[in-house]
Amino acid sequence: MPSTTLEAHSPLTAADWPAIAAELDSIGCAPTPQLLTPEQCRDITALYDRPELFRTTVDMARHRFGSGQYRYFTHDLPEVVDTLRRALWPHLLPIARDWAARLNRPAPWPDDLDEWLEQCHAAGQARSAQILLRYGPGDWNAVHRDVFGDMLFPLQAVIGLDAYGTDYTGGEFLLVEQRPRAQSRGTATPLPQGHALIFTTRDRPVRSSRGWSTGPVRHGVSTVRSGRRHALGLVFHDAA
Ligand SMILES: O=C(O)CCC(=O)C(=O)O
Ligand SMILES: [Fe+2]
Repeated sequence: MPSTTLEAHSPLTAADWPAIAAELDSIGCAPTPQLLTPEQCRDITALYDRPELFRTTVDMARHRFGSGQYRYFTHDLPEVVDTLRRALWPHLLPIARDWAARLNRPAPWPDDLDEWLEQCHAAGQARSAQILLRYGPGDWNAVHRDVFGDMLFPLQAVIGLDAYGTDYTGGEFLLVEQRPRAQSRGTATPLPQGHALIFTTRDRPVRSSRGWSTGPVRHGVSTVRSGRRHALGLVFHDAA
């Protein structure tokens, strides 16, 4: 797929990042413009059936993570996956740094993604955390956080690979945000095919009477009612 680099790159460069950052601030997740054609989405879905590309397969029911299956890619990522991840990094980095400043936290992330990943590896988080997920009717993903240790990048992306309402029904992406001394807030988002949805990995800054406090966030997927749903999950730290 030699043209993927350009196609994946330019919509991200042209995206309205201040608007995405504002939506992350108000809701905790925000979609990018379309990055992949339906055909490219199908090509990525087809990777699922090439076991040599993956280090581990997780049966979600067995671990009580929900129902369905996902596979962790090896570090030798397919070009399109690697390209998307690298293309997102420089756009997510300023948002992460801004959040860290608001929360008075360190912002240990260098400009160079490889340098950051080397730091993760040195700290014992050395395994690929990039996943391809497959859900069938009745499958779902329990609300969780993709935190694998102290090395954490606070934003991640999921790319919808099927058409909501056509290829599958149900299966909305879920965000649940705990509020201080109040009940949690839920947000359901159908993933648009070929778009990335950017969301908060662990917590995000929320305005409080004393300035900024942290809003703990979890994500998951509601029950798929019919059809098959695939998604590509991109995380910016590695797993333990
Ligand atoms: O299938 C989804 O939309 C969410 C998958 C997920 O948990 C992730 O990408 O981290
Ligand atoms: Fe996740």
